[in-house]
Amino acid sequence: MSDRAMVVRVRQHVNPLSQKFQQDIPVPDWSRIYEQPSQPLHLDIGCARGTFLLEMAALYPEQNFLGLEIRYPLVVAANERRDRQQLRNLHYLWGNANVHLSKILGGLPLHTVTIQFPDPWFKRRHHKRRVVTPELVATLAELLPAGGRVVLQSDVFEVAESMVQQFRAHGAFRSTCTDWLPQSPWPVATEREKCVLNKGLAVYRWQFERCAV
Ligand SMILES: C[S@@+](CC[C@H](N)C(=O)[O-])C[C@H]1O[C@@H](n2cnc3c(N)ncnc32)[C@H](O)[C@@H]1O
Repeated sequence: MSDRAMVVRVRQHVNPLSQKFQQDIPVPDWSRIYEQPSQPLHLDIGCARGTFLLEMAALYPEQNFLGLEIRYPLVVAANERRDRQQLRNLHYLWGNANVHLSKILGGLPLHTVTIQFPDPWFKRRHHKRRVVTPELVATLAELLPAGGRVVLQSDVFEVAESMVQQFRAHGAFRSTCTDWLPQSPWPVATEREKCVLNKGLAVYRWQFERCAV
């Protein structure tokens, strides 16, 4: 079946604070997932259908890629696409970035984290559902080694600014840029990014590096 025919219909947003997304999740045996588990890992938080990582994994076989997504049907469909392309350096996992990161990443050589076009949750009373929180930043500071990278992107200025402020507020991260990046650091655009760029809208991007302790 073609990828076009495999379009998976899912709810547009889910509430990451709801009880069902706090439960424990099974974490795979990474040595059975990745052909070379010791390769540096790029984690994409909120990968949706996973197209960005599918293309990145084919371009960079010397890295491993992990897409974390809270909407289960998208994860199943993304892993099916990965299997059809026979990529052994890519996996998609169902989980909540605000709950499961430490459990998922224990033992994996995390090097790069992308948080791209996260759900904006515009209403003030919903801001607490946004994926970037001080706790998420602190968890990433623990999991990333010195020199590890965090790339943030959003088309919503307020969301981009809030993400940048939270990473800036944590002493473990330093900006590698002094202004919004004019271009993506990646040769591949995300699904949302393509949509935004096609409409001629702006994208706000920033990059951080994990400092040495
Ligand atoms: C607007 S989409 C952007 C998808 C993709 N990064 C892109 O740029 O095209 C945000 C994604 O993050 C997922 N998401 C939201 N909160 C999450 C959480 N706490 N943990 C994991 N994924 C989450 C959503 O289900 C959604 O697929």
